[in-house]
Amino acid sequence: IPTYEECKNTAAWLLDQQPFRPLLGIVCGSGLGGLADLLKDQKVMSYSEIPHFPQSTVQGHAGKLVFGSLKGTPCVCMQGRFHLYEGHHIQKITFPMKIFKLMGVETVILTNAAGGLNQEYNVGDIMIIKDHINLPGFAGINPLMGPNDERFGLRFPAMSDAYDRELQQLAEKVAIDLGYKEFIRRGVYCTLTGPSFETIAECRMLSMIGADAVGMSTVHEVIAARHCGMRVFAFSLITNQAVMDYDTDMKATHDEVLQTGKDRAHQLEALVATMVPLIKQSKTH
Ligand SMILES: O=P(O)(O)O[C@H]1O[C@H](CO)[C@@H](O)[C@H]1O
Ligand SMILES: Nc1nc2[nH]cnc2c(=O)[nH]1
Repeated sequence: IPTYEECKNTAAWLLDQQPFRPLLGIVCGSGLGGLADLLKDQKVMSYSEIPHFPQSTVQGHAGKLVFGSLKGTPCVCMQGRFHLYEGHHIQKITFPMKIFKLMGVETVILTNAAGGLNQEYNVGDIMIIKDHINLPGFAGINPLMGPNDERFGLRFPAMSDAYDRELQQLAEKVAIDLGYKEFIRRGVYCTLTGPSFETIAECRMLSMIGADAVGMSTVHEVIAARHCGMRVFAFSLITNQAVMDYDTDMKATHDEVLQTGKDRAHQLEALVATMVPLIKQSKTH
């Protein structure tokens, strides 16, 4: 478990290596690493060279931290995130959020690939996350378990306002302006630990409890980001349809997940590139 001092060291080391003082952090979901290409004047670092940083082990997650400028906003982008099923400690999964905070990041945009549970959703839809269900949290898996470090945040942070409503509205407006009305959605994301995909009965249950999409990430990062006071915006790319019926041969595969990411890369990049300059930061740059 990284200590506060280790977090400080990593943040200081990163600021030392490159000229950017990022105000915005981006996390790329499976197959969505192309978002990093939006950054100009890039300075790229491999996770393996960054002190205390975990390594990426999943296909579609390059394992690089990219600094750069997006239409004038200094950004840091994680090309590759960490998942519980890789065997990382939950506080290693959220470690980069603390590093973002200590480097001065104010707003985080998280993306993921997810299975669509809502029957009205199609593969390729972009779902603005309005809320989440931390299902592993019901069984005692929460990134804030253990001693609380007040330097990051409160012992008991609220999560009813986890997903910034202004940013949700902004994203929806931008999406409509870009002509994405047919495939932009707003819904609830549920995380499971994975790595096995859901059974049919599990998908039916998740749909009944109010989830619109299911994945294996994001929620723990969001909890940590909110704990230390960063604004959060997140969206899911619906990369596959969750299987809800017994009379079909359909099944989830990581290949389909990556392929849908490729097919929608252009629209996702346009959405983020258009949104970012419209996000107000409290600091000037
Ligand atoms: O959530 P991201 O990192 O986008 O990845 C999603 O895609 C992978 C499964 O195909 C899982 O890792 C799931 O969490
Ligand atoms: N748990 C889960 N994660 C995903 N990531 C992409 N698609 C899926 C899915 O159907 N289920």
